[in-house]
Amino acid sequence: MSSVTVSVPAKVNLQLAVGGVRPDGFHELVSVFHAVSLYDEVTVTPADRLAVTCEGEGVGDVPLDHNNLAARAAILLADRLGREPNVGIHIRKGIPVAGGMAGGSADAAATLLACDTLWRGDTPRPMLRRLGAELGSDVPFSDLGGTAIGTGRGERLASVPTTARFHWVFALADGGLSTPAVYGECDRLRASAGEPVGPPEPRAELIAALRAGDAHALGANLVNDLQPAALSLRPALAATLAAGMAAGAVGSLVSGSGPTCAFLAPDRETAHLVAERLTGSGTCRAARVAFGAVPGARVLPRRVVPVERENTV
Ligand SMILES: C[C@@](CO)(OP(=O)(O)O)[C@H](O)COP(=O)(O)OP(=O)(O)OC[C@H]1O[C@@H](n2ccc(N)nc2=O)[C@H](O)[C@@H]1O
Ligand SMILES: Nc1ncnc2c1ncn2[C@@H]1O[C@H](COP(=O)(O)OP(=O)(O)O)[C@@H](O)[C@H]1O
Repeated sequence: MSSVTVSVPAKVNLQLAVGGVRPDGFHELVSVFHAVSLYDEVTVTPADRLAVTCEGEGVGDVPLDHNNLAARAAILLADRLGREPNVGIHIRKGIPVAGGMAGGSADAAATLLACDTLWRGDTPRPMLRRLGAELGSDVPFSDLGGTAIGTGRGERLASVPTTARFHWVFALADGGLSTPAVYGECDRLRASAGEPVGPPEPRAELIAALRAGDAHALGANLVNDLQPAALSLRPALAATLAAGMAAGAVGSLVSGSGPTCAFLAPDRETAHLVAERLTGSGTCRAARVAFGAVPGARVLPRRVVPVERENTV
């Protein structure tokens, strides 16, 4: 086999309920993950040694050494399979970098699947997800896709089957936000407010809206406990959220740890209108239209490169 390409989606958290800090330093979560149609593509090719290359927007902020989550995924799987991680990993970024849409986790999940296919590891998908959880809390969901409730630190997943298609607009910001810094700011804000922190609970109205395919009800129930922290670190996001709602969205929230802002539209046409108005508002770097839920990581069929016919007379 010469190379394997895996396509993997971004995520938005429709609900991110953040509980207290656990002894291991992670927060107890209820996260309603939703996979959306912004994709990274990861191609792995046999090579003399492990190397990472990357193309697309924001690649200047993606490490190309062992800190890249895709490289760490290849090393972890190779170790489990008792072999050397000798592959070239090429990442085509379509997921905003450090945007709260799990781009690095997506690349880790994609690399696990791509390398396992290339190396004929035949590792069952639930086992790949367990390996993924060793790399990051969001990695198992990038493999699973669809809509799912994540508990624990976000890595224990239960799918929420839905049939409706939801239309989204994502307002991209200049520069990223660090996930640990946003969790830290959340703790700081809670401590200074003296708020008691209860156990995180799924919002029943949100799950019912998802099952009913009701965009208006879903929009009214989007909630992210990290949003005050993201707004505290990046106050300009308040204007972005207001601009998207004024443009016709039926719900909005900061995506995960931010700074990407997510807007739910009632239909596809309105999504395009909201994106156009957001772009014109000057409150974001760019806007992208997407839909959800979409499946998780999947191997793409091999591209057939047309061979030029020789002129044999
Ligand atoms: C906030 C979320 C929401 O889905 O994602 P992003 O929006 O950043 O993509 C996740 O919780 C991020 O998941 P992920 O990016 O995989 O985080 P990890 O590598 O596991 O952890 C990075 C750091 O985030 C903090 N962290 C993460 C998960 C969690 N349940 N509690 C935490 O406190 C810790 O400081 C940890 O050291
Ligand atoms: N393959 C990767 N793609 C993007 N970022 C990566 C990757 N591997 C490691 N990183 C690091 O992870 C950080 C968080 O990036 P990303 O996963 O895109 O955002 P978020 O955690 O906000 O969803 C980046 O700033 C970068 O330093």
